[in-house]
Amino acid sequence: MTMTKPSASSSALRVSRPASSLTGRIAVPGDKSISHRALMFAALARGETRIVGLLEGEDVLRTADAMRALGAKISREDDGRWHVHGCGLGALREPADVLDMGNSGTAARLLSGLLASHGIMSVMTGDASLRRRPMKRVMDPLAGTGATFLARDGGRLPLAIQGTAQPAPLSYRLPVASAQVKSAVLLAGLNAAGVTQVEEPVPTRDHTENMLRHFGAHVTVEETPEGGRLIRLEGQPRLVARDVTVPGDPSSAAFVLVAALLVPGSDVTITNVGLNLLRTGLFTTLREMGGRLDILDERTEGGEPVGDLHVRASSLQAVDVPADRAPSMIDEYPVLAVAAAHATGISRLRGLAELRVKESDRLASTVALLENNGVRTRIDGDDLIIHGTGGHIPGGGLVETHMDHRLAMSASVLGLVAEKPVDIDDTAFIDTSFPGYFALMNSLGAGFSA
Ligand SMILES: O=C(O)C1=C[C@@H](OP(=O)(O)O)[C@@H](O)[C@H](O)C1
Ligand SMILES: C=C(OP(=O)(O)O)C(=O)O
Repeated sequence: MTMTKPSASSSALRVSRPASSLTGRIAVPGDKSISHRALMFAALARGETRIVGLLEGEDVLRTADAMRALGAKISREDDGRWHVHGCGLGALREPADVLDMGNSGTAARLLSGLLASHGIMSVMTGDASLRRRPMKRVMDPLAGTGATFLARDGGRLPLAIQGTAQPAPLSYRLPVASAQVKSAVLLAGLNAAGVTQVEEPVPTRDHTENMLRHFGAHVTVEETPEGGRLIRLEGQPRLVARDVTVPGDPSSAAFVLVAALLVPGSDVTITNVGLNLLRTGLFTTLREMGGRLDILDERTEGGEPVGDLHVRASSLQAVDVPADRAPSMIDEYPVLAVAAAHATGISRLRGLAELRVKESDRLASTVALLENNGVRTRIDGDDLIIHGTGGHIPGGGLVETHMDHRLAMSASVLGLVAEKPVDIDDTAFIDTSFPGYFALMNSLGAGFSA
């Protein structure tokens, strides 16, 4: 089938059904969460860290720029390896200019913890999407270090931080399940004398804990009686340069995976995907829906579990996803919603309040994505209810992506299986997390014209 772009804008795209099934073996880019952390921790360590498989998406490149502005020496070799010469904990230099974190909540939140706990003055900003997102969730706990914050509009970027060279160690119970807030508090604890403690009511991704240990910090994790976790970090560790291998990002694999489940006849293997149990809620959910998804050659690489995902086209049934699964698949809901729209029956995805504060209000934008393409969808409290079409998504609508990469990729998957072409207003933000997305999908047979 033909695919044409709907407007003069180079990042708008019209997507139709592909001529054939999706087949082949591919690898997705490196994990975004692990990539941000690798650059930050390497910048705090003494010596040279080499990073293999770093995600070269816009979000992570912003973190690299910020760590350079704070004194680390960071370079990329022609073979794709990154080298970081750290400046040492407590030795970050005052940045000469505003730090622009682009579209990245992770970069802005994690960096706040470092900026608050060093005796430097800094100002952080971001793009229009990031400037709408809440920063009070990190400012409130971090104020306990003795740092001062001045932000716009009740806690939005731009944000000025006067950090302290002698931060007090924090003890904090997370009011929301957020790995970003947990990490901001732990990172502030690195330069504090004494033990920093964070309690999370529901476990969230633990890449900070794992990687801090890898760089030499002493971190302990205890299960709480309520099913949460208590994390303790001993302050002022000797962080030493350690090589890092970044696994493929399960949150990026999600788009390939759902496309392969839905496009008839597909058979795709995605190699070297990160399988940290706090990231794999989508895989569990798709299997519950009847998705044919096998994990092959499970192994450990760079301290994280990885494996190859083998996925074959499947006919999916509706699902009821419990709220406590949300942290393990928080970025995957828009594309899960596309799978639920294609499935048979009514799905309920529970406990999604956090989606309102992502790159877009993902509850509202996911409803619009489906409704504009003929799929009955509604919000009930913090739950998303999707009336599956039994494989007959009408399509024919325009999707507004609101500077949100995950919305753009979810819309592209919808277009591959809808009856009429789907128009996407702007696909440019896909580069924040998944550079090369269209080329990779086209190598499987997707036929995108981008
Ligand atoms: O810590 C991280 O690397 C991330 C945590 C999540 O955000 P929250 O912690 O705000 O839920 C997730 O949405 C984001 O893409 C990456
Ligand atoms: C929410 C996301 O990222 P961030 O918070 O880092 O902008 C995401 O990648 O879906």
